[in-house]
Amino acid sequence: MSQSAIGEEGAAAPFSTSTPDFSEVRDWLALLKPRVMTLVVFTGLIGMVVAPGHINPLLGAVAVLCIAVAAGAAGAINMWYDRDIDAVMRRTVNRPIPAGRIRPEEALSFGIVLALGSVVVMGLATNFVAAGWLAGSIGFYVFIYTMWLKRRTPQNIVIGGAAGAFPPVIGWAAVTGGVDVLPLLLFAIVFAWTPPHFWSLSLWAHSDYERAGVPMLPVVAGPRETRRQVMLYTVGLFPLALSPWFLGLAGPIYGAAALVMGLGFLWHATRVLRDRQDAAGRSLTGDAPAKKAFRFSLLHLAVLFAALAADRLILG
Ligand code: HEM
Ligand SMILES: CC(C)=CCC/C(C)=C/CC/C(C)=C/COP(=O)(O)OP(=O)(O)O
Repeated sequence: MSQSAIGEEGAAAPFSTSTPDFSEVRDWLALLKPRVMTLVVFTGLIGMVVAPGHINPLLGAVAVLCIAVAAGAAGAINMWYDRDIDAVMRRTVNRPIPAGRIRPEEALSFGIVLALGSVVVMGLATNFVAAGWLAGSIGFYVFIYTMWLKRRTPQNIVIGGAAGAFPPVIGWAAVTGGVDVLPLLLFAIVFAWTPPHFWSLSLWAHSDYERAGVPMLPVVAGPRETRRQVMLYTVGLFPLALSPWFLGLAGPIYGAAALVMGLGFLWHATRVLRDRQDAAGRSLTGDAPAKKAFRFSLLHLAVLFAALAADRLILG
């Protein structure tokens, strides 16, 4: 899909030059994809909490802020690049760029300044290993996922999803200046979690992607195959999520959470697989099980990471 589909014609909308009011501030904040960012930042924070060693609380807070700003910056650059497809998807048409409330080049500059600022501040506040990982995750989301894979292959989120899996590694590195087995396992867990998280959503959002010409799995391989893939990744995620406990890197609170939430996710994936469908695999229930699985995916990851921190904070 060509970037010229909306290009600069967003400028037709009345851009204000007066003092920013609250709705303008809201638009700039919306560029940062703040809702998605919450869980990304939470996993980064927990990466810091469970890392051995000590970080000055103020510097720790700055590091978490840098992860938030970097994720937001990557989101703003993503919205700049994707402004043509965002303009044709119902879910995204009202975003500030396609709706004409922020000029594309302003969003791009905003994203670049925040991205550079977050990396430099992370380097100064913690160390250059954490700053390097942070720069890598911004680059991964912008260049590998957004600009390369998203419009080319249904495996876009499998590979591109790695961008969202870096924050626990970044948090850990901010404290220790290095990497270890636990943060790498946390990376792997978020990595394996992303396909069932997103493909559950894509089962009911596929008409948007179809209209925009984005080759998401349900568009290319159909809903039946997507349901199968949701199941496959959820099955793979189950032992992976338990592995920090098996390996003695996490305690019983985490082990219990991984067991219960893993079984819960498997139950939801089974419901998705067995949803009443027509011959093509399209849902006859309005994709209710897929919507529930998507919502559960958010709870699953949040509980897993909260349990990991609880183990460290309560049991030591
Ligand atoms: C390439 C990987 C991913 C893709 C394509 C993806 C896609 C999406 C989409 C399309 C939504 C719908 C809602 C929206 O537009 O805001 C969403 C929601 C969400 N995602 Fe993801 N996601 C990915 C990875 C992640 C990761 C790694 C996390 C966190 C660790 C995450 C956390 C969330 C959260 C918290 C929401 C709910 C936002 C809300 O309340 O509206 N996502 N995701
Ligand atoms: C620390 C750091 C830089 C993290 C960045 C990684 C990050 C925010 C990952 C989440 C991935 C995400 C929001 C995908 C949305 O896909 P999309 O862009 O295709 O969704 P859309 O259709 O809603 O635009």
